[in-house]
Amino acid sequence: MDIDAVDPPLLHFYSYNLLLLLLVSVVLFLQHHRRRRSLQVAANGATGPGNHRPQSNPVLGNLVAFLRNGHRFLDWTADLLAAAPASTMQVLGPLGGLGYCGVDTANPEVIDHIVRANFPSYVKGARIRAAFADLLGDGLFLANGRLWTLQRKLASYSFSSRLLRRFSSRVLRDHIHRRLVPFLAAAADSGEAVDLQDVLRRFTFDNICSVAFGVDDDRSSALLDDHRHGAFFAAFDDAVDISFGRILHPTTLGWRVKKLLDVGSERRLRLAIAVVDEYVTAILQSKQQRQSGNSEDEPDLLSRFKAAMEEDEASELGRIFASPEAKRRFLRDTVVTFVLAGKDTTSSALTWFFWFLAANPRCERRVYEEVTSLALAPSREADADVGRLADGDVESEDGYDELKGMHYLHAAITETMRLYPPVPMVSRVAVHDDVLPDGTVVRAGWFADYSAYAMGRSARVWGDDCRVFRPERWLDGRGRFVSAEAARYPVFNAGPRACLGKEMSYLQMKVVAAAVVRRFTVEVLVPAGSMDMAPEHEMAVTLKMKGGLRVRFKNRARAA
Ligand code: HEM
Repeated sequence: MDIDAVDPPLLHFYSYNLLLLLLVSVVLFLQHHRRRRSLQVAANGATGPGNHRPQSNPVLGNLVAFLRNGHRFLDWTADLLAAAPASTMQVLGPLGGLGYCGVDTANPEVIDHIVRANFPSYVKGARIRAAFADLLGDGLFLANGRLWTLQRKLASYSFSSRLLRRFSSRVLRDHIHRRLVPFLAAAADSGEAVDLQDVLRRFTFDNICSVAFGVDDDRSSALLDDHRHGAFFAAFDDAVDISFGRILHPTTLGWRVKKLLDVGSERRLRLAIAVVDEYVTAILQSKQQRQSGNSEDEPDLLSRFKAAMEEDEASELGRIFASPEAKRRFLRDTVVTFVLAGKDTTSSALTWFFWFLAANPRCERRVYEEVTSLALAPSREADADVGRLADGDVESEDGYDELKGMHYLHAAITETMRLYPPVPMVSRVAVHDDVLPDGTVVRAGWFADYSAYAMGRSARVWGDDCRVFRPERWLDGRGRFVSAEAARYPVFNAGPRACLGKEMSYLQMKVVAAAVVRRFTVEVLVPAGSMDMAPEHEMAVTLKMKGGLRVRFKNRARAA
């Protein structure tokens, strides 16, 4: 194996845990041999057509195969699921049932069962919660049960607020015309290559910070200057990557010991979270001072959330986080959760989208024709006073009616995320024994993961051309976009825990794509001939392109 090709968290995984794990495995295997056999017999006893298992080692389960394929984990899982009779498989950790066991699926019926029909039986598991708890605390992402229900209600209410929708579209317009387009125009003029993934990641980070807590106002007051904002961006990235790296440890023991000793990645995580906390605390304080406790008229997400909480002071959530410190901590967790949700998701989709357009000139032409025929009239789009324009928009809630007619663009973005879902895998844990619709047995405490990545590559679901980028598959005879049921396209999750930012994301992705394609051609810089091969991705919370996407922009107006 080429060790240079292994991601740093996986290297970690090898060096610290493998030896320990092998020793412990053998001892425990012998000790628990009996129990393992009885568990297997029980699982097989309840069999239907399911209970498919990839080949596993009697002691180490699927661990060896995992180590061999860890660097291509998503593709490996997709291949295994394609070979499984019902696109669902049981995965055994070491010790055939005592280690980390569960099921993986790319079967729409099974996904629907886990995320919707049998929703209360599948929760966010202890392993993921432990890994991300230091960063996300009690925020919506990690919450289960009553705490999740209460937060979800407030968050749904905040996301649907008319004030927030108008604010987020105004911020978007502002960021595109004041920051993104001028930056790309300068890059086009100079002919310099840029890493488009990095540009988009910074753009969406700034955008979500503004939407989540109106950071622009604070930055202009020099309280939170660009330097501090940049440090926040870097620290947030570190904190997410290291928290994710924790999941790759076979037991939580490895990283817990390092945390206790405050060494290595755990020390870096502590320092990164301290930077995040300092920044968010400054935001909360400045908001508090400005609003004197009244967040009613502020349009950003945090203020909408606070207002909803204050309106409902006697509510359960208010009682749970009753003291000022508990409330401050909870609002901090909420901010961090929203930033995580919006930070790398849309930028991931857009990065892959621009790669697909460059690799498919016919699709790029169709997007260009659509956005130039339907785009905002240049006088409106180029209006320098973007704030006034959006505020004065009464005909449409988001001020972007034109986007609704962009069916091909919508299809191209949707098709991109079918093949490269920004959140490639979602994980749950079964709270009790269950039998999935295909007959696969799930034991209490097992993980139940679904792979949107494998689903997008499933010939059973998408036909023989499942690996081909073909936006037309989403269009009806009249060229209108037709959506798929959520369980067939679980890119935004489905059921009660479906993504709350879906609408906002499509708005952002379409506006950015239209603004760029309309003005520029994007040349992807790769060695000759390699556009036929899709770039590799990193193993991370979101599907990042490995090494970024180096491109050169050309201004269409100049080229004409
Ligand atoms: C292309 C962009 C996006 C995709 C593909 C996406 C996908 C997802 C997925 C798969 C989940 C479920 C995660 C899980 O349960 O483990 C989720 C949850 C969530 N998303 Fe998104 N997301 C996107 C953008 C956004 C944005 C911009 C926001 C808003 C800031 C957002 C807010 C949320 C929230 C609050 C949840 C948690 C819902 C809950 O647990 O009840 N998302 N998203």
